[in-house]
Amino acid sequence: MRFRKIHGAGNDFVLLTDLGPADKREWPKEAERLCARRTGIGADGLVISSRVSDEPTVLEVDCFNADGSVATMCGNALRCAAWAAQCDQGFRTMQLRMAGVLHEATVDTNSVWVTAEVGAIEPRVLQTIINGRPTWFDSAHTGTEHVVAVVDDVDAIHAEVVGRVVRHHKNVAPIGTNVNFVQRLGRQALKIRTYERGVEAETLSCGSGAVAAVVVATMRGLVAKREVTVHNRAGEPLTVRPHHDRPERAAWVGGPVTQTFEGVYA
Ligand SMILES: N[C@@H](CCC[C@H](N)C(=O)O)C(=O)O
Repeated sequence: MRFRKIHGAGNDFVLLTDLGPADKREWPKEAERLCARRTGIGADGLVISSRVSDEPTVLEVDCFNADGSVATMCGNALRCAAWAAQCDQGFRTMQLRMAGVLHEATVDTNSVWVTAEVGAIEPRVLQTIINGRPTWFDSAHTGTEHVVAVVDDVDAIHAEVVGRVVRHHKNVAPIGTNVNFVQRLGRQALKIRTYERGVEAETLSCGSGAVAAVVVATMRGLVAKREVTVHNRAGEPLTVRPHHDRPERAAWVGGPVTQTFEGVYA
C-alpha cells in the first residue's frame, strides 16, 4: 500500500489517501504497527483520507493515535490531509469530516488552515504539583479533551512525567485528556508543550492543543482576542485566530505542512 510520511508543524503521520474497496484492514492494529518508532514507519498517528463529495469538496478523514485509539479531532492531521488534497487534486478550499464533525480548510502557499470547534471550557478542573508549586489546569474541549496550565517557564517542566500523571488524573477519568503547558510571551504569543493521550508522549506540536491553549489564555485575559502565535517544540509555530462568523465557537489553526517521504508497505 502506498503511504505518505508527512508532518504538520512537527506532529507526524502516516497518511493514506483514497484507498480502494479492497484496502480494508484492522486500522487500530495497523496504526500501532505503522506508528512504531523502531519497528514501523514511525509516527504520532495514522491518517486515512478519502474524497466523499466533489461539489462541495468533502474529505472523510479518520485519525488513529499511535496506540490505535481513535482521535475525534486532530488539527494537524486535518491540515496534512488538506495539503495532500491540494497536492494531488488541486483543491485550495474544502471541507473535512472527522468523527462526524465538518471542518473548513484553506491551503495557502506557506500555511494550511483548518477550523476547530470550541466546546466546553471549565476552569480549575484539576491541580497537581509542578516543580514544588501547586498548579491548576483548566479544561477546554476543542473537538477532543485538553487541559491547560499556565506556567512561568515551559522549559523548566518535565512535560513527559507531569503529563503522564495529569493525563490519568482521577478528575478526568476514565477517558483522560491531552495535557498542555503554556507560557505567555506577549499579547499575541504563547509558548506550548503538549503531552498527547494516545501517543502517550510529548509531541512536537498539537493543533487542537494550540487552540485550547489560546482559548484558556484568552479566558484568563492573558492574550488579545486576535491572532495568537503558538510556539511549539518543533520551532514551527501554529497560528490561532477566531473564526470570523462564530468567534466564540470556532477557531482557525494554521501553519506549515511538510511531506518527508513517500513509500510502499506490505
Ligand atoms: N495532535 C492532534 C490531537 C490528536 C488527538 C489526541 N491525541 C487525542 O486522542 O485526543 C492535533 O493536532 O490536534
